Amino acid sequence: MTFLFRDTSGACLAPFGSVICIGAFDGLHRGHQAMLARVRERAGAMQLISAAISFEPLPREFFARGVAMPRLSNAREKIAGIAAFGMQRLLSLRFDAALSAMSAEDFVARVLVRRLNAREVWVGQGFRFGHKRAGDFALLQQLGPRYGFVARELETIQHEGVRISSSAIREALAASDFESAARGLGRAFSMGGHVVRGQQLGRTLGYPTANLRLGTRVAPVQGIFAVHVHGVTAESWPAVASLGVRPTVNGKEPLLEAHLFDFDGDLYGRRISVEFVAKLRDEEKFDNLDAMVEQIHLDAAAARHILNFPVKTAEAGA
Ligand SMILES: Cc1cc2nc3c(=O)[nH]c(=O)nc-3n(C[C@H](O)[C@H](O)[C@H](O)COP(=O)(O)O)c2cc1C
Ligand SMILES: Nc1ncnc2c1ncn2[C@@H]1O[C@H](COP(=O)(O)OP(=O)(O)OP(=O)(O)O)[C@@H](O)[C@H]1O
Repeated sequence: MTFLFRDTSGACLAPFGSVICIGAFDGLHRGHQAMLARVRERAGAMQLISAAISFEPLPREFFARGVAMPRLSNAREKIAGIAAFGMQRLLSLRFDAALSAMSAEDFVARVLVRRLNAREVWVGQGFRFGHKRAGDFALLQQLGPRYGFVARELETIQHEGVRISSSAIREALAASDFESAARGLGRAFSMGGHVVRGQQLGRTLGYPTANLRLGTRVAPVQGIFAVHVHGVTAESWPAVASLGVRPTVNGKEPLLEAHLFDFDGDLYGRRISVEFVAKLRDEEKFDNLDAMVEQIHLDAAAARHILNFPVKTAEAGA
């Protein structure tokens, strides 16, 4: 059971002491997973509370001041993921002007010590925190004895000699390198949500789609893709998907739309997740719907080929 809190001040959340990790945790990649597993293991062995401290918005989003920054997971997915790793406390701090102005020493005293009664604090190599990123592992080591905690550094989790990080995974996705992203994440990159009603134009074009709203979230990928859709049946379902604003039909809001091959059913309201397999092309503004549908035929054929899901012929069906 995870208890979620948002504030730096308030009652102590672990009166008998805690083992803590700190970070942005965007995407919960293999480095994050190793960190959470270590904290859970140490807390279990020491009979203390396991806790993660994270931030919403992500610090990089706050500092971007309104410029949209892509992220791997939305807040809901991140929180659910950290909870699934068995953290007993999750301090998802509001990253605002006040928090960004808090000195590293204050962060230690107020959050790690007063709020969470830290006994062990885990960070990765090179981790920085506090105003102007002035706090580091050395500072934690220096302050630990005063406050009764031990600073611990996690070994760096790498793939082929390269440190796994959220930024590297976002870059891999921007370059449509889904294999490299999946190696870092420890699973395929996917985006989930509830299926909402679209303009119902797709079915008249011959390509009905299950639509997911992205809300304020900025996706780390854009364009037309071969995908697998999860959450429809026990097996994943092959599909062709578009993630963009649909300039041809004067769309504004970004949508993730998936056309499931040979599927006939109602998906409204259902929670699905779309696993990206390969990028086919960038989104385009077509002069008319016929031109777009012609291109979608080609997209569908390309996706079927990539996903090894050929069109069923009359003979095969007979
Ligand atoms: C495989 C695929 C490719 C698409 N490519 C484009 C595109 O390049 N440009 C565009 O404006 N819309 C594109 N769309 C989005 C369509 O405009 C959208 O599906 C259509 O307007 C139906 O919308 P509806 O689901 O709201 O009815 C694509 C959709 C699919 C399924
Ligand atoms: N590959 C890794 N090996 C070990 N520890 C890691 C690794 N990646 C992140 N960590 C640690 O996990 C915690 C959370 O990581 P955080 O999300 O802040 O960094 P990140 O994944 O490197 O992201 P970014 O690329 O945005 O800096 C931090 O303490 C960080 O140092």
